[in-house]
Amino acid sequence: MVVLEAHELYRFYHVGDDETAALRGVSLTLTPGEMVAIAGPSGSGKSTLLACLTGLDEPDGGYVTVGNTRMTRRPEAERAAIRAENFGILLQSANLFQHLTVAENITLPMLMAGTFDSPRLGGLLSALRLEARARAYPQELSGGETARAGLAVALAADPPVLVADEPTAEVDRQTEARLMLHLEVRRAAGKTTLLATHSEALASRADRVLHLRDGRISNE
Ligand SMILES: Nc1ncnc2c1ncn2[C@@H]1O[C@H](COP(=O)(O)OP(=O)(O)OP(=O)(O)O)[C@@H](O)[C@H]1O
Repeated sequence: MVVLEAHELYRFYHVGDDETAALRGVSLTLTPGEMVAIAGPSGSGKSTLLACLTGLDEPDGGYVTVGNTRMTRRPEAERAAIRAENFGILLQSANLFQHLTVAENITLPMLMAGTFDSPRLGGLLSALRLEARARAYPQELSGGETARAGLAVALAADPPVLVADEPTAEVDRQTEARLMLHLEVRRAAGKTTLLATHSEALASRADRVLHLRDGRISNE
């Protein structure tokens, strides 16, 4: 069974006369319970790939399917619905609503998925050391707290697929260890996780590491 498939993704950016080929024929498949890391130097296309996989960006060629549903080349509203049902997403741009508190931000994806669960909210706040900041607004958080709150939001609805770009870039080792525990629980429950990461510790826990270089996967 395949939860997420990318087939020959291409993405070009144009600035003036310059063309950057950010993705040049990337294909991958993810199965339930898999944890996959994407590694690659800065500019190799990791963020572009994650945005295309989650339907936040449209590839110029190729397509993405989520379960049996094609994500690519659909109106944004349809992509948003597929996204809400299937993905927890933490990209480099923060995923927090500024007018909601930390606890409210975490609650929102659960409400949207119809799975509000108060003990789960408490568990996420505690696992990510945010209990004392539950009533704070995003602009009152430090960089590390913002990163941890973003992770809690991405994990909130216990999504079939978690997609995270550098989830531990701004967290300390203790929080990284707690996140890994969460990821192990997800794996045991058959949930899929895709992470772009520079963390050796995190990549070493993955079932597979895909190496991205100049918009191509070099080992798959
Ligand atoms: N909006 C954009 N307009 C023009 N070029 C872009 C745009 N976004 C990304 N690029 C270019 O596309 C290439 C891939 O960028 P991308 O952000 O996907 O790489 P990355 O591997 O995520 O890098 P990093 O690790 O630094 O975040 C880079 O050469 C980048 O400069």
